[in-house]
Amino acid sequence: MMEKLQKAIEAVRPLDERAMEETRRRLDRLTKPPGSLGRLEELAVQLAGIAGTSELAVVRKAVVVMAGDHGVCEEGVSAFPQEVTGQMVLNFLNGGAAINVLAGQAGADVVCVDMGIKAQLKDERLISRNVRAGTANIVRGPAMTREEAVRAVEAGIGLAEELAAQGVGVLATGEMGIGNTTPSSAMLAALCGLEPEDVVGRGTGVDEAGLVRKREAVASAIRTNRPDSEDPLDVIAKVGGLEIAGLAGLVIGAAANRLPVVIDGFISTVAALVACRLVPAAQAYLIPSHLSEERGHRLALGQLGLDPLLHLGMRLGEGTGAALCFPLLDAAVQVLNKMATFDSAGVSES
Ligand SMILES: Cc1cc2ncn([C@H]3O[C@H](COP(=O)(O)O)[C@@H](O)[C@H]3O)c2cc1C
Ligand SMILES: O=C(O)c1cccnc1
Repeated sequence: MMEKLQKAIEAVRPLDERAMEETRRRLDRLTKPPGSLGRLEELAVQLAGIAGTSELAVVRKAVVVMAGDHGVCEEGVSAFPQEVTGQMVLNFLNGGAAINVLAGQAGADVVCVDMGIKAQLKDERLISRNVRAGTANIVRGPAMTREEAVRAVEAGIGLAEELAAQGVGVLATGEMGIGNTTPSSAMLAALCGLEPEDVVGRGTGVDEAGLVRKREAVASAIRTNRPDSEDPLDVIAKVGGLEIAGLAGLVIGAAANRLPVVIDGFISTVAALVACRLVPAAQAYLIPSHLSEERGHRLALGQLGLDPLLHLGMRLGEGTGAALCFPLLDAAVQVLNKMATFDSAGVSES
């Protein structure tokens, strides 16, 4: 056990400094004041560092939407019933969800993965990596065993590997799991030693009483399970979720295969955080997308040193904020490839 995870951890390399320096030099020769394209220039540099070359191309994109169910739903922590998880997975497969529309706008594929939903969906379009039919209630005990946590993380690593082998050049994280803002908050609190008040938000839109129940659920999940903040797999197993574990694996797998990975909202960012606790070098492969309205997202991003590209007041998940950033990556690549230089255009330099 853990061989796949260990191998992936060892495969994550730092970014290529030479490719990044060459890209900075090229950007400064283009017909614009140095640095004037801001974050777009930083993106071009990061993409070059990841690709290991300043010769960048527009690449195939995929949003990986991982789904799982959560035993903690029985504590009344979501505004929606648990069966919505499986119902939304069907909606993804049929192309009717927000992520289908936004990924479509960006020309990206939506890859839907069952990491551990309760409903038994027989559909060949759904990738089944079901580790167990939902987590146990974290208020009462561990979400899953350590073995199950490792299996879920390794499934994510395997998927990143497969997508890379299929020629996908950039991944985005997405998730679906009614109740999953609660384990995400518990993981963030456990990993960073934060108070429930700072990390618990309204998720799908719980009322004041729901917010109180969520804080209490997070506090008692940590009290009951005592996750070890120094052991990311222990945090996943005790207070995590199957789709969150899968996404942590996807992030590690992306970095191990030198693919950039665009990180969506709160849940995805917590998955990225736990991935970077396992492999700090994976941080350089992350592209933050947007700042979610979910309380705690800003804190989670701060823990990773990430500054989100977009502020759209969104709080959906599914990978929607990440998909919206795909055109920005293409734009960064095309600036580098298509703009004239001061020399070629005969423009005077400062
Ligand atoms: C129809 C619907 C579509 C969604 N798509 C993403 N989420 C989002 O809401 C859930 C997390 O919020 P909470 O912890 O409050 O349950 C996750 O499934 C997340 O992806 C949705 C939620 C609903 C109801
Ligand atoms: O930030 C997110 O990803 C999010 C916020 C609320 C509900 N679901 C997801």
